[in-house]
Amino acid sequence: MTSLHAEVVVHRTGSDFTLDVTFAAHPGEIVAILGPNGAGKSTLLAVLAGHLLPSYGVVRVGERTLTAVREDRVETDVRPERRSVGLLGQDPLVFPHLSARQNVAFGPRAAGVPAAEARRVADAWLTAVGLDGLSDRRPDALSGGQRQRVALARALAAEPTVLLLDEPFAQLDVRTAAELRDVVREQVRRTRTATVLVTHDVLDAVTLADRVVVLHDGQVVEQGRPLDVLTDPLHPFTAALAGVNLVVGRLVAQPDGTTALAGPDGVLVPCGAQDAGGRAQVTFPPGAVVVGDGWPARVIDLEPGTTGVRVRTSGDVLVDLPPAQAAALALRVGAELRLSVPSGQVRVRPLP
Ligand SMILES: Nc1ncnc2c1ncn2[C@@H]1O[C@H](COP(=O)(O)OP(=O)(O)OP(=O)(O)O)[C@@H](O)[C@H]1O
Repeated sequence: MTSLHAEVVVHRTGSDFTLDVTFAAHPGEIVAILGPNGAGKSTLLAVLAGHLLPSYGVVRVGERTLTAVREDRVETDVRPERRSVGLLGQDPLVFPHLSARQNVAFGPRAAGVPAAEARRVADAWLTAVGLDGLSDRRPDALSGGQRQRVALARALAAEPTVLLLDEPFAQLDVRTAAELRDVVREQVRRTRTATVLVTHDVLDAVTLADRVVVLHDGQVVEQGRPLDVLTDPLHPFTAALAGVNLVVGRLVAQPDGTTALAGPDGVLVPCGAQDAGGRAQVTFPPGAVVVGDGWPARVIDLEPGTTGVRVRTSGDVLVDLPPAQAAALALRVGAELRLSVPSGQVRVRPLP
């Protein structure tokens, strides 16, 4: 029941990438690290797991320092296998020649637990992850989802103080992924393990994470509760992930005395009583956009939406329309529309 605290800078030689991150995960907390390709997610996990030495920084678990590099001097660098950090990746890391039980018993055995007791512990873990009765099977006689359960049981049976999950559900079908998310949530809560989950999948963030940390170009660009971050995203990556429109522009006075945000390609979004003159960003849901009056826009592409048709328009504004309305408008790529958003649906954030 210990917290993870990391404050690391990594300069990647051979590329001009720098990771500069401070973050923590508390006992029983699942922190999701989100970010586009190349944001630095794997680099961060590698540092936490002890596979990569940062250029500068500290990784601590409770009172124990796992990594400390200060002024180019390596003060502490605990070997990966001595960190008490468990790792579960996309590919289940299981020994092919050992049974499920032997795989899970491996950690306890390595820690000196007598064989009979380790077998008992392994069976209990296999039951906990839903593999009751399959203890004697070898990995090649298990499905991908079952192997991933064995890998999870194996990671947790070693009683790590920190669990690192690197896209652990990416290769599983939707149903198995959902089941395994439940297993992970339950076990992490029960064991109070501080957990870091690297993912591309917004579903992971929504269903599992207590907190999300969004990385972009090696920096934390926003963090908070999934609900808050996804409803009111600060960064274009998060907005895209949440399926919310985010437009950056200038605040301009309107003839009726209100203020609007003038974005790219003529996008004009009402901002109520803001002062004109500065820059701001606005967010609004695609379903809030009204077709009729408003700024002129062109249809860039059309795709199926969750409840109808999703239209991408010039200015990078997404519009969700019910099927009947899309049909009535005879929408096609290149069509000209006029769009508006009711001011009550817009969140405005002044920018410096
Ligand atoms: N061994 C390496 N040497 C030099 N640069 C590297 C090395 N590994 C990664 N990088 C660079 O570091 C940056 C961050 O990469 P990283 O793999 O951490 O990103 P990521 O967020 O995990 O991306 P993805 O979602 O694609 O896995 C990238 O610019 C990448 O090119």
